[in-house]
Amino acid sequence: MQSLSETDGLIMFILEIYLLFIPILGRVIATFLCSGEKEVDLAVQSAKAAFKIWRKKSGMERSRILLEAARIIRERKDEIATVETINNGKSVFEARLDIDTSWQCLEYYAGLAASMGGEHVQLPGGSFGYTRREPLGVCVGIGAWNYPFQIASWKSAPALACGNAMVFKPSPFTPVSTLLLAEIYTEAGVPPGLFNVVQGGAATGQFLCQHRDVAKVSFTGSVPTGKKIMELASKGVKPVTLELGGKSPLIIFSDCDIENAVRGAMMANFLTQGEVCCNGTRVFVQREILDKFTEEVVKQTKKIKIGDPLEEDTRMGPLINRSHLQHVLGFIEQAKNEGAKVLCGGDLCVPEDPKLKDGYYMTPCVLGNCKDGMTCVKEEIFGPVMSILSFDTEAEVLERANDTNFGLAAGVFTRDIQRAHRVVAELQAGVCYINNYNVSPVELPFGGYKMSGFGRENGRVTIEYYSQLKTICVEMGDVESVF
Ligand SMILES: NC(=O)c1ccc[n+]([C@@H]2O[C@H](COP(=O)([O-])OP(=O)(O)OC[C@H]3O[C@@H](n4cnc5c(N)ncnc54)[C@H](O)[C@@H]3O)[C@@H](O)[C@H]2O)c1
Ligand SMILES: O=CCc1c[nH]cn1
Repeated sequence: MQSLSETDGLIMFILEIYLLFIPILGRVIATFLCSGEKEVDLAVQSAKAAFKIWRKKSGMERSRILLEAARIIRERKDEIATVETINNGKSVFEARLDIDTSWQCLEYYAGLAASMGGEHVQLPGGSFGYTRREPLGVCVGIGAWNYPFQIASWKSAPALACGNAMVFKPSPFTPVSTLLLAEIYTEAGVPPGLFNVVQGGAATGQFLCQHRDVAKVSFTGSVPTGKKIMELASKGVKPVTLELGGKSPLIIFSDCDIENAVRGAMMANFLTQGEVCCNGTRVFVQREILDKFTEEVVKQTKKIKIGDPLEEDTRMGPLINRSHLQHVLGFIEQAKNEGAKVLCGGDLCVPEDPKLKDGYYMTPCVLGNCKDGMTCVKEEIFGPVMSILSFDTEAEVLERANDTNFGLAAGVFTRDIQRAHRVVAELQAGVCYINNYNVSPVELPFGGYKMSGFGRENGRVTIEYYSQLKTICVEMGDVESVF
């Protein structure tokens, strides 16, 4: 909850006060002031000063500092994961996995930092040209609340490896853990101000996007906000990376290993309380195995332990806040009204522990009898709600899977290797999984097609999104003027 609307859109100096609720207890644990235009400018100016030092360092020097930051994250993993759990509500078990992919991302880009280079091209008469890969300057990162530390790491690691500075704004719902990342970069030896954190909501984000000294904006969040960011950035002709929402299909063919497919569907729907952009929430199951698959998925979903996410064996904590919980429950009501059948869950949950009574808990839900036109099948719910649909043929399911404006991810379960590759080649999605779901190795690019965004995070290609190419043309002879 917050004191002013996230979408108020005031373009003027304002100071909002946010109340920081923790999802586990549904209680305020802190208040903080948002960065206004002045604070945003201070952050950008200090990043700009740090950039002047950082850009001069060699790739090896930058690499060493990123490796040291990765080492500190590893060393402080349990502490950071605990903060993330308090921040977001996800189970501490999962939060530790997020922290792992965070330090792995820093290590990965540390490994690439020293090998970024251009090419040398021979031209007639002994002349030649060469290219230099140069940083962009001060980059802005704006994050969503579902993976706060990981999103900040996935953006800052390639940005810093390429020689940029970054000013990062986390979601006002999860402002805390990103501060630990800033502390760690400083301890590892980056110049002061190279990675700055500003706090706030829509207004703070807007100040960042329209600041004249900002060279690039990398955004993770919803489609409506992504459109606004693109519009703001276009005024300054700033490049943007947009990592937006999804409504991804997961296709289960009858020849699959059914136990693996069930595990895959659980991974595709219930991590982080279902608040995951790439979730495979439209689960298409071939009719021959529909009953068997559904029965097993329902059985496994009922077993998920909900409760205090700081306990080791909890696998589902509270949703991010009360209004989001109501929003998700609203989708389930609407699904029932539209003819879907609740096969399990979908209710408010009050854990036995009395201290959790005001937290934002619900039981994970499986919806059966879903049809393509239903709201629960068309819209991103961003909660623990799986919709099961049946299909008969490969051609039919491909048509239906692609019939969406989103295109973030997709999955296929089958033992037929030719079918698997044929199907993923036709799926309109930036990330496709064969016989697994929701694994995100940092070596592989991550990002969407269609309205799920553009640009990529992770993988070698992301270097191109945080750098620019300079061409130098060298004449070895005399100038041949046409005049
Ligand atoms: N593709 C991905 O990698 C990815 C990852 C995580 C989440 N998401 C998506 O994020 C959404 C959930 O996150 P959310 O509710 O935090 O999204 P959101 O769009 O409401 O907010 C995201 C961030 O943008 C800021 N913001 C809001 N309005 C702004 C404006 N006008 N100008 C600048 N900044 C502004 C917010 O304060 C927040 O930091 C879901 O749609 C989810 O799919 C995508
Ligand atoms: O929520 C979507 C997946 C993800 C995790 N970290 C960044 N994106």
